[in-house]
Amino acid sequence: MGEAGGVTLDADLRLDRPGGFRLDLRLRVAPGEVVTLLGPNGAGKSTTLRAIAGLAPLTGGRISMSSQDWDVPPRRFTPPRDRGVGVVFQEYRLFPHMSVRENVAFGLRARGVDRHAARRRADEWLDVVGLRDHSGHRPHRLSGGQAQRAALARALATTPEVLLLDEPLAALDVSTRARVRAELSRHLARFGGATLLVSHDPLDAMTLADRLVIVEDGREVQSGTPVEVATRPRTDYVARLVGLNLLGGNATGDSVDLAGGGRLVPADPVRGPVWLAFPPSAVVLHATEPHGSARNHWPVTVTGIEQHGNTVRLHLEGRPTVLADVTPAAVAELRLAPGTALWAAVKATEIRAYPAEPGEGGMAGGAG
Ligand SMILES: Nc1ncnc2c1ncn2[C@@H]1O[C@H](COP(=O)(O)OP(=O)(O)OP(=O)(O)O)[C@@H](O)[C@H]1O
Repeated sequence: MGEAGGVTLDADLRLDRPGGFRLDLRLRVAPGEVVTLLGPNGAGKSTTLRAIAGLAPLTGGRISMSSQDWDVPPRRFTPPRDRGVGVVFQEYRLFPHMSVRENVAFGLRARGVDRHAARRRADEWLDVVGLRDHSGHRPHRLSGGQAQRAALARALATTPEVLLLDEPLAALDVSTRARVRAELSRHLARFGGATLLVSHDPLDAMTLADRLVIVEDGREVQSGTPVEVATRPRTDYVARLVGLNLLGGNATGDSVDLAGGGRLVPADPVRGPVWLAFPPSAVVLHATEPHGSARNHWPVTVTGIEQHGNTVRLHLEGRPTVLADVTPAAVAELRLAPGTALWAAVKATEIRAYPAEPGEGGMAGGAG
């Protein structure tokens, strides 16, 4: 189900909004690839999704799916219902007066699938997302995580070539978010089409994306794998936003053996393959080996120093290699320079740990 392989989304998006905003963005998303658009408020992320869905016509450029043109102004415009696009909107926008099953069947019915077949397909998708028991319920009876799954099932039921997700986890509370993120990641891995996801949460972006495209003021400022972008930020916004140490490893007992070497202990109990994430600001530096309660400390060497606004970002090589944000005062106090040997420490409570899917080890090693 949901296989749509072989089709690449190729978009050269030019869109002028009244009021002066201009989108000018080139995007290619391969089948099976998850691209996350990351950017500040007003950067043009939602406009990008709306343009691809056919909800905001381009003023220039082109949107093509393989050989088929969807939008080539002023020559051609394919209306939304004729594009192979599934959309999961922010807040999910489930129809409140319909049952969960009717919601999932809606896109199929709109495309002319008969009632019986649409219900059957909807039920199959509700099985996939684990909501079969809720198929007769109205959406208001669903939890946030369940509503997210229903919206995903609704989008995938039409077998789209392109899946668009606008802040798919933003409506969830922190405790549900990690679980739903892992579920979503699993569903996206199975989806054979092109996925374009919008987020301004670095953790969602880093963990769900194969590739990040950072957008500021309607333009791409940087793109690359999450690790590439995190380790080599090219703007202050990117540095602040995606500045996240992300380390893959395997949990045994209460500690995690990191794929790139070294060992860390998160506060949360974990088992098996995991990701550990913590911001560079959580890394504390010591001139000599710290004693006391800090379980996570290890020797590092400064290999890079970059000023970003009021903070200084350090590249610290060790086991693990991490990024640390410190104040200019700390740089002076510790006499930091490339080659300086130090001790890095991170509190267990600063480390977010969450299960990794088997085979995700490609990103392991994190900031390196
Ligand atoms: N219908 C519209 N008409 C005119 N201008 C619009 C319209 N929709 C959005 N804009 C403008 O286009 C720009 C990009 O908005 P967009 O919603 O795409 O940004 P975004 O990156 O999704 O931001 P956010 O993270 O806040 O959702 C903004 O300056 C916005 O004010």
